[in-house]
Amino acid sequence: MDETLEELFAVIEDRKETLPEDSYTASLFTHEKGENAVLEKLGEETTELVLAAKDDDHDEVAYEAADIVYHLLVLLSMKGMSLEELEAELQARR
Ligand SMILES: N=c1c2ncn([C@@H]3O[C@H](COP(=O)(O)OP(=O)(O)OP(=O)(O)O)[C@@H](O)[C@H]3O)c2ncn1[C@@H]1O[C@H](COP(=O)(O)O)[C@@H](O)[C@H]1O
Repeated sequence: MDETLEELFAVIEDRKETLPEDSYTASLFTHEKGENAVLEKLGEETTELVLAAKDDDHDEVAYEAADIVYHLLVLLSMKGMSLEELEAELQARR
């Protein structure tokens, strides 16, 4: 899981740097309201996650959780944060 997150974060950082035209991630970094779009997505997906959990729909919970994790990592990158900062906070709680 750690490795998957690291790889995904590295891809996000790469898209931020190289801004390929066909990249959804790059579009979030180049769009004027990119940060608002990410925050809106996180809000929507959280609601969808809650509904999926209420339905006990495991596939849908996994799908919405993955959407949230992806957009959360994009947000960290937008804020110029590293994955280590999130890891340090989680470690501090152990
Ligand atoms: N994990 C993701 C990821 N999750 C979601 N999305 C995109 O986020 C957008 C919004 O997702 P939603 O599921 O909310 O969109 P939706 O289809 O309207 O669904 P609902 O709102 O109806 O649930 C869609 O365009 C998805 O393709 C993602 N886009 C990219 N990634 C990762 O980022 C990598 C780089 O992607 P590009 O930047 O596109 O090259 C990919 O290889 C993936 O690993």
